[in-house]
Amino acid sequence: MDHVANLRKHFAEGIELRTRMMDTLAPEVAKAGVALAAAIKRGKKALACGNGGSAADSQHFAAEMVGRFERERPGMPAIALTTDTSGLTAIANDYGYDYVFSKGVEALGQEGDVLLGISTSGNSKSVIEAIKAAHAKNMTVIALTGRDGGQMAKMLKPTDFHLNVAHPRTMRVQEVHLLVVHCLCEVVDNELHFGGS
Ligand SMILES: O=C(CO)[C@@H](O)[C@H](O)[C@H](O)[C@H](O)COP(=O)(O)O
Ligand SMILES: [Zn+2]
Repeated sequence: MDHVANLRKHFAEGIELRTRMMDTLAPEVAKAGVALAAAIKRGKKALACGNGGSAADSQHFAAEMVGRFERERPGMPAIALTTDTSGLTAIANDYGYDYVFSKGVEALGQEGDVLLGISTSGNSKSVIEAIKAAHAKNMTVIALTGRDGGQMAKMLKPTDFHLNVAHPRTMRVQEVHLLVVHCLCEVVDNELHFGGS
């Protein structure tokens, strides 16, 4: 197999997707980032969840919020609901895997907080239950989805934010999700004026 020719197709597909998403997604990410920053300014926090690669994205987001992104600044309150193996295994064992994140939202979420729910299919039950729990707490949801947005697209409120990467391949969607996570951090830093324009 010609690996290089094959891999060049991945690069090209990624470039095509980013170029295609730039016009449609950047304005929506900007709006979601402004809302996230406004919540932080009001003393609220962000919770994040997702499965597999999206669990990694949730942790990446929380790490950059709590630690820092590109600039020195105070830490921002954000928690990835994907990291506590004792809690996750107990909830999965006692209630079922679908509730691993919703129990965390019920326990930690407060009115006005933001839930970043990440799923490339938009159909992961655990993320869907987390969104239901967030709505029950009057939290704002930022849904990061792929393909056609799946079930998550249908359950969002007008006050939520749907950031959809319309592509059929999970890995391509994930690659843009990470870009979106970084863009959200960038908007938060700029909105809170940590040395930005
Ligand atoms: O990273 C990958 C594939 O690139 C996988 O780990 C992937 O995240 C897992 O299959 C997830 O369970 C997929 O869930 P979702 O994105 O549809 O919610
Ligand atoms: Zn992956």
